[in-house]
Amino acid sequence: MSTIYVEKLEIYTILGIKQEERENKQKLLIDYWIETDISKAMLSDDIEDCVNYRTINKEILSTVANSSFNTIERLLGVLLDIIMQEASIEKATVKIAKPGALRYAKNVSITASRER
Ligand SMILES: Nc1nc2c(c(=O)[nH]1)N=C([C@H](O)[C@H](O)COP(=O)(O)OP(=O)(O)OP(=O)(O)O)CN2
Repeated sequence: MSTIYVEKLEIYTILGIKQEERENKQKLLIDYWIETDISKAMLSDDIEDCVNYRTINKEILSTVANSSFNTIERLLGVLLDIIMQEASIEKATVKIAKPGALRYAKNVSITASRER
C-alpha cells in the first residue's frame, strides 16, 4: 500500500457555531492521506491506473467552498464520503484545521479516518 498526501489545502468557507463564523468565511487548512495500491501504475505509467488526486482535489475544493456546516466533524464526514467513492482507495484520513478559531490557541484541528 502507498500513500498520496495532499498538504495544507487552503480554502475559505463558512464553518462554525458562533455568530461571527456563520456570517464570515474563515480559512481552513485541510490535509488528506489516501492509501491505495500503486503497483500496477508503477509499471504502466498510465493515469487510468492511478487514483487521480487532481479529480479528488477539485471535488474537495468545490464542496468545501460551497458548504456552510456548523461543525468540523460534519465536514470531515462529507470529505471522507467523497474520497472513499473511488473503489481503489483502501483508506483515507482527513485533517481539518481552523487556525485562529480558538481563543489563545494558534490552531485547532480534528483528524478522522475511514477504511474499507
Ligand atoms: N468538537 C467540536 N467542537 C467545537 C467546534 C467543532 O467544530 N467541533 N466548533 C466550535 C466553534 O465553531 C469554534 O471553532 C470555536 O468557538 P469557541 O469555542 O467559541 O472558541 P473561542 O475560543 O472563541 O471561545 P470564547 O468563549 O468565545 O472565548 C467550538 N467547538
